[in-house]
Amino acid sequence: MDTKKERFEFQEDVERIVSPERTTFDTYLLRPKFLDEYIGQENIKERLRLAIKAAKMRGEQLDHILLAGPPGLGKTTLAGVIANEMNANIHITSGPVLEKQGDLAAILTNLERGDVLFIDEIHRMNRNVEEILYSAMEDFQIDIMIGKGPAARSIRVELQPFTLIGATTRSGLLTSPLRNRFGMILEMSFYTEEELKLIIQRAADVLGTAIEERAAQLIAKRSRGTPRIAIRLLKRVRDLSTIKHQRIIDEATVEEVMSLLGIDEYGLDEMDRRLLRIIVEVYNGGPVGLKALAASLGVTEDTISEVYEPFLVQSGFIARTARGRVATEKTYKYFGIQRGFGGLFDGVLDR
Ligand SMILES: Nc1ncnc2c1ncn2[C@@H]1O[C@H](COP(=O)(O)OP(=O)(O)OP(=O)(O)O)[C@@H](O)[C@H]1O
Repeated sequence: MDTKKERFEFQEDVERIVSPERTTFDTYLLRPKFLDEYIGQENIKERLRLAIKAAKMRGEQLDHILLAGPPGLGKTTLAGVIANEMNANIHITSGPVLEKQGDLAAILTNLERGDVLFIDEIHRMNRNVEEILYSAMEDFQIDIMIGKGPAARSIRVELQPFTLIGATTRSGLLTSPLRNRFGMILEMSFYTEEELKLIIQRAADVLGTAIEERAAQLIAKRSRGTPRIAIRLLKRVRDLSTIKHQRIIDEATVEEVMSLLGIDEYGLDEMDRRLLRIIVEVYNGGPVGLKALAASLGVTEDTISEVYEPFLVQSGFIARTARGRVATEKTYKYFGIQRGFGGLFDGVLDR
């Protein structure tokens, strides 16, 4: 493979069985390849630059890295960047796909010296599969059981030194033996509007679309601090702009698409509004437990806690308390509802 691009594509091809979703060419093009092109997450980039430089100077592989944060913040993208910076091949898989120890063992024994293994949703790995990761991460060896019953025996297989990059929506979801084996735990944060604006402008550039700065700003404001959402919105706006034969995307087109998609000025969509309304109207402002909220909304608890809630908490619409979730003053104002009396928040606020 002579170029990194070819290597990445080749890797995607051979790893298809272990990659639940194939990266489209569009996504590939849009993904930054190096740390300097990766926007935001400054502190994380600084720590990575240092670790990468040191590893290169020692001629060793990087320490294992855990990337934690809500979906769409660019964890997979960052894993690719790290591999590129290390000039290493990346193998991509995910926790739920690895059902048996043999699935993971097959991947581990195929790794070459210095390779990066990326496991998305690493907290959703089977416990017995997870167990073989411990010695793989610590000593670069695994013990595989051969046969069953009294004739079963275990053989030790040496592995090439590699770097594991795990991604999870929350580092607290990992068991402590697994978490302890990561040399770096990097907690990713939501992006600022300014950073998202840059990501949108960069993506528009790559897609060959012109966009007014104020239009990019408007999309950024409604992207919930999340690049994946920003890019998705940009693509929908680009669709309308194409149909309108626009030379450059303007604010009016952004506004039109947002109202079509039901996304308001805070970036909240219909589902967010339903969730907030349930807390305010059905549970009188809360506190309400995750289980009850999930049942009322008809989604899983994980969807609420990993997809909806982080942004609603961060932007001040919901507060997490010891007894459950409560709607904040901002939510009441948002709906233009007067909060009832009765000390809803008495002694429960625990921000
Ligand atoms: N920090 C960043 N700088 C520049 N572009 C970014 C950044 N993070 C994400 N992007 C862009 O946003 C797109 C959408 O992100 P994508 O859905 O690929 O995120 P991801 O890496 O899969 O997120 P995660 O693994 O955290 O769920 C990427 O293809 C990339 O173009």
